[in-house]
Amino acid sequence: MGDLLAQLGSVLASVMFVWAIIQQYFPYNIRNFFDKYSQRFLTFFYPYIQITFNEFTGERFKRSEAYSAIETYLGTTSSMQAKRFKADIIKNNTQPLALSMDDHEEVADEFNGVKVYWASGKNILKSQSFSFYPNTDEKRYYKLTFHKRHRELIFGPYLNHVLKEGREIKVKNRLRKLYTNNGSQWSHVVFEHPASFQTLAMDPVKKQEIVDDLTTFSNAEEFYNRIGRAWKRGYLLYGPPGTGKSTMIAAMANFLCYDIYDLELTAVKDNTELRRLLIETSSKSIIVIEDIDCSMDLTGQRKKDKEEPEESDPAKKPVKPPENESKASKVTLSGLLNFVDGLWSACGGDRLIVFTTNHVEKLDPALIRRGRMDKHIELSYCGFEAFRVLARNYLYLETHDLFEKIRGLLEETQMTPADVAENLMPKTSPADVEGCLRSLIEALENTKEEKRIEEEEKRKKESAAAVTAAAEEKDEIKVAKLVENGSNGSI
Ligand SMILES: Nc1ncnc2c1ncn2[C@@H]1O[C@H](COP(=O)(O)OP(=O)(O)OP(=O)(O)O)[C@@H](O)[C@H]1O
Repeated sequence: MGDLLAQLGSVLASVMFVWAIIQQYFPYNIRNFFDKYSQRFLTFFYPYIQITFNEFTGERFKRSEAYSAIETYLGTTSSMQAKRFKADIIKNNTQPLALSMDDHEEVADEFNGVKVYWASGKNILKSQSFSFYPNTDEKRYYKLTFHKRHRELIFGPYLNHVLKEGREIKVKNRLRKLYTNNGSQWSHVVFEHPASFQTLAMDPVKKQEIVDDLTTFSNAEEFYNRIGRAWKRGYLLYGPPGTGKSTMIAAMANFLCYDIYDLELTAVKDNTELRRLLIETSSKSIIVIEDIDCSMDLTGQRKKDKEEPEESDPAKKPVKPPENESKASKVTLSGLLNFVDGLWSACGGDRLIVFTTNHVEKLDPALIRRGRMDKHIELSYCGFEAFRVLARNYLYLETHDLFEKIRGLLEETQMTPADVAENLMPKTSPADVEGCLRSLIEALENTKEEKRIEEEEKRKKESAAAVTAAAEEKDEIKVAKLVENGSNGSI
């Protein structure tokens, strides 16, 4: 055995010596020729193609997006095959750990009946920089191997599928963030609102329509590319306070796994600052402007936009704002329109822009026209179906004898889901279901009574006004008669 090893060693040493001589003394052209034809010779007998995805490409410290997506994709695909994994905490509610294949593992994957092989590896390079400590650079990579007859399928649909799935899993696993702006700076906290479409109380048909719309939008990258439009969608949520506009935004973010950028428009100095904030938002996010009618004087602002005085006309020079107004937001309607659908709004990936308002009638039609705000959603007073969702959420209740009475009262009165929810909130443990329902009935009857009194007052006022008007009308008739008499020459 010892002899055999010694012989093998000397053969290897000879081969390396000959190779070193070739490297040293053979001209570059001959070496190149030799390399080229030896590769061709090998390819002839080796029908597989290999693609390497390095962890770092180009800029040394920028991690390759493709590598990262493949890592995530293989984390799920390899979970049934690989024996060694790397794990990382992702602090996600649904899944606490993200797994990825450890170095030097190999797994198979199948796509449209075609088998491919993925291997993970790493090269260890001695660091070039001087250091007192032994230093090494690790360069990780994934290698994909497949038969050359599947070249088209793998280069096109398969790799697209891997990257898309990888990115989607990554988005689902990440901690979502809630951003808000302090002037032109975004700061964020972890977004942990538990709202979902399941817990959102509203008409089920309308709700399903919104869920379908969001699903279609989030999968429509190719469609938006094909029709040449930026991949974004505007939602206008309107309705009285307490009908669930903010809750719906939270449900949307949880459903799509998007971040939320809650834009405080009044803290934005001007249009330039608004544009900067927009550029800094990431893809897969919802940009929200709540109570848009309170954030800026849209009608007044618009007038100002149109009537901007000519600088050359000294008489029309803008008056310097008073000291206390100089810090007020100078965002204009045209700035906001640019924000929604100007050139800058198309930078980055998919985004939802959501405006909420309690007074839709106050908004400038230009701001909410279709194309800008693609979907107008009215969140309204609590109907019976919405009540059933709340009863399920708050009291685990599917049906009850008192439901019919509540249905009748909800049809006759206007109560917001927030108020209904408040009455259904259990005050004891275990919950006194009937007590909660009766408390709701009482609140509904009170609201009904208040409404009746209010309407009666209104009716009384209207009839008093009609009497006064009639009296005035009588005078007018008298005056008209006098005038008529005058024209006839009697005065
Ligand atoms: N449709 C709903 N479904 C479930 N809960 C709701 C709904 N509407 C309101 N609520 C409850 O009422 C509270 C207030 O609702 P929310 O803040 O979403 O209303 P809003 O319409 O945004 O009000 P505002 O216009 O005052 O901002 C929420 O915390 C939620 O618990």
